[in-house]
Amino acid sequence: MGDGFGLVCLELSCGSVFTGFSLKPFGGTGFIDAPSRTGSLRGPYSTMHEKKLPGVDIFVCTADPTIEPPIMVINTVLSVMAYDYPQHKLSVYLSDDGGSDLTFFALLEASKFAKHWIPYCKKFDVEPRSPAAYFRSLTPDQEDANLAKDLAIIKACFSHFKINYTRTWRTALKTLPSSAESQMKKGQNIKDSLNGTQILLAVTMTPLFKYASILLDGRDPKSTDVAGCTLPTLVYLAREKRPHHFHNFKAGAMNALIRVSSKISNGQIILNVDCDMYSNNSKSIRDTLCFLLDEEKGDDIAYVQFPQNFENVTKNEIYGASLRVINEVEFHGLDGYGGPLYIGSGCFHRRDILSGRKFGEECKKEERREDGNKLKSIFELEETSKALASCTYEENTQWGNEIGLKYGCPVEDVVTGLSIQSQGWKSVYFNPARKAFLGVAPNTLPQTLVQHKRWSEGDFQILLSKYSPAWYAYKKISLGLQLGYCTYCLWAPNCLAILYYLIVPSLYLLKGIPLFPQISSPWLVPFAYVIIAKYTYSLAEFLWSGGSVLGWWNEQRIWLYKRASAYLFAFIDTILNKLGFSNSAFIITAKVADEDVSQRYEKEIMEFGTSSPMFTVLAVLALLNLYCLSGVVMDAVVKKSVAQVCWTMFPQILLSAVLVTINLPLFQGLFLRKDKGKMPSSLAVKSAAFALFSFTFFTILH
Ligand SMILES: O=c1ccn([C@@H]2O[C@H](COP(=O)(O)OP(=O)(O)O[C@H]3O[C@H](CO)[C@@H](O)[C@H](O)[C@H]3O)[C@@H](O)[C@H]2O)c(=O)[nH]1
Ligand SMILES: [Mn+2]
Repeated sequence: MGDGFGLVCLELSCGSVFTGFSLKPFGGTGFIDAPSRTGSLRGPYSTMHEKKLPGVDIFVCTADPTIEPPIMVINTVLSVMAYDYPQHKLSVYLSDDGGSDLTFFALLEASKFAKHWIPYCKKFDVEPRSPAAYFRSLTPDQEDANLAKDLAIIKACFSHFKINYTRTWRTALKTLPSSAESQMKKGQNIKDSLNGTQILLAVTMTPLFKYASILLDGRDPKSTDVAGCTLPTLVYLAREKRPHHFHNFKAGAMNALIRVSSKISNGQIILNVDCDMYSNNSKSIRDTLCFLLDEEKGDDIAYVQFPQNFENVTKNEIYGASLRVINEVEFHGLDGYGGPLYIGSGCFHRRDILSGRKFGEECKKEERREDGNKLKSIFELEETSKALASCTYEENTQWGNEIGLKYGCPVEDVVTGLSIQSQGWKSVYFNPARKAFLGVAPNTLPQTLVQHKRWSEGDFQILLSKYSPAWYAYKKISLGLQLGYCTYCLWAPNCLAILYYLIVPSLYLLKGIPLFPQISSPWLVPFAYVIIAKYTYSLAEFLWSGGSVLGWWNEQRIWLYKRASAYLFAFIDTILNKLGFSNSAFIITAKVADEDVSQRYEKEIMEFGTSSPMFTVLAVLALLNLYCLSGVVMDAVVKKSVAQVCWTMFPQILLSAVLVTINLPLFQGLFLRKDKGKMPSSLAVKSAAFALFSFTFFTILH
């Protein structure tokens, strides 16, 4: 067994899927050096032509104040308000899908703090422009330098802002008598029973604010910062949600924002960031315009995507969260084939293309807000916005289909980008040396797996959908890009090959049946070639992208875990979804963690903590390999046949040994650790028993 040509071919093809070898090169060639493309373009749109610059609307999305703390959201908002760009051409919209009072009041306080913060950023040309990140980045000698006085003032303002937000609003909301709240909702007079802040709270909580509230109005000449310069427009939006109207998650929020902003500022360019992704580079808008306003090729470009970088990645990235190879290699490759995927946060779009302009159609001139809106009062605009963000507005319209972001897919971004590219539009990937955006990567194993389940499920759904890169995009985008999309869309079905390699070779090893060619067989050469080439290439790629050797090893573990659990569940859910048995959900990634969890993350100790079915699968598979390997080793030692077993079964022994070694953190979590981040004991017992049962069952069966 094992010497047949057919078997070798089958296992080689399975093996190349296992190693991710087959399609991977398509994501990594066609390298174009984007930074060199910007250089010559900067000139014409620098300070001389400020008047020609387009309006830019920035959408920040948040959905849950408990896992996306308002203070973090507000730091992101402030960072994008302080872009190095004419402030009157900048409008910032915060979409709050949680409809949270706390987020609203934090934004209200932020609108006051912005009056100090923006002039400070401009005066000292500071980076980054998220106040919290900036204060964190200061070194003692910077604090002593000549900005000491201003720094002291701005720090005081910031703590005042935080105190106002935490003490005043939080306390007021907490102590608001529940009767008052219900009276307030009914619009009854409650003033007698409340204190000063609570009255203000009640006044602000008119039913209207729940939908849309213009906190800073860029059209108003009196809306200035402390240095007397215009402030950007700042809008809070909580679209209406009702139980029987499906809200389409982030795609729904984005579409509401597109409509509302079209009536308020109607910026020609739209930037979207997630609430944790603050701007780390105040020049990003100008950089982007170098592509979009390029006289030769700019008209064909629909969007400019920046990489998603994270502030909290540790040295050896235990969860592979930095997306290092995707950011530094694969997306550059896709750029050479017509442009990268749209991956949500950190992407600049042309408004009209998002709103349905087809490739080849003339671009309509920007309708400036001054033309149509000058006479409209804030109240009128808020009323209009409320209607546009109501849950029934989209009924019987093309929103979510031909217009705006597409609905029905947990990765609304990728499917929307694919449909844009399939029309003929190009996109650009721009990865500047100073990172443009920094966010918060998941810092526990369950969070990482849940996020990847959503991504792989969404991508697989696209493959099976009307917009499949395999057929819909055929001949519409380049073959290289098509295959590039397919590498991501095939993540979920990839689990099948992985499961095969995790289960079958070790069970057969136990029974003494070789599945691969013996060491002496020439058929071993192609196997060895695939494995050695793939892993040498992967290590080189990882190191070249700035990673460490241990980081690469950790990446291999998380690669395996994602495939054996997240992708498996995504695969099953997608099939069930296709058969009409389940709906895909959008589980939001937590952006905060408890102190002890964060500490373990800093120390790169794997965090399990909860009992998840995904962990059961991982634990059973790991234990099964451990049982099989120890079974074989013990047997060989007893029978004194170690050399012979190694000779005939070397590839299987190697595979099993690697799997056991890579699972060491999991074994520690199961049996050795005592902290809160270990695997729950019940799960340890359950999986140990289940693995033992499978092991015994197989032994008896054969
Ligand atoms: O009903 C919802 C659900 C989510 N969000 C927001 O969407 C963003 C992304 O959610 P997150 O949980 O952080 O998901 P990630 O997987 O980290 O996000 C990546 O993947 C998503 C698609 O799965 C894209 O939408 C994101 O832009 C991209 O950063 C966050 O700002 C959320 O507040 C909403 O506004 N409404
Ligand atoms: Mn996120």
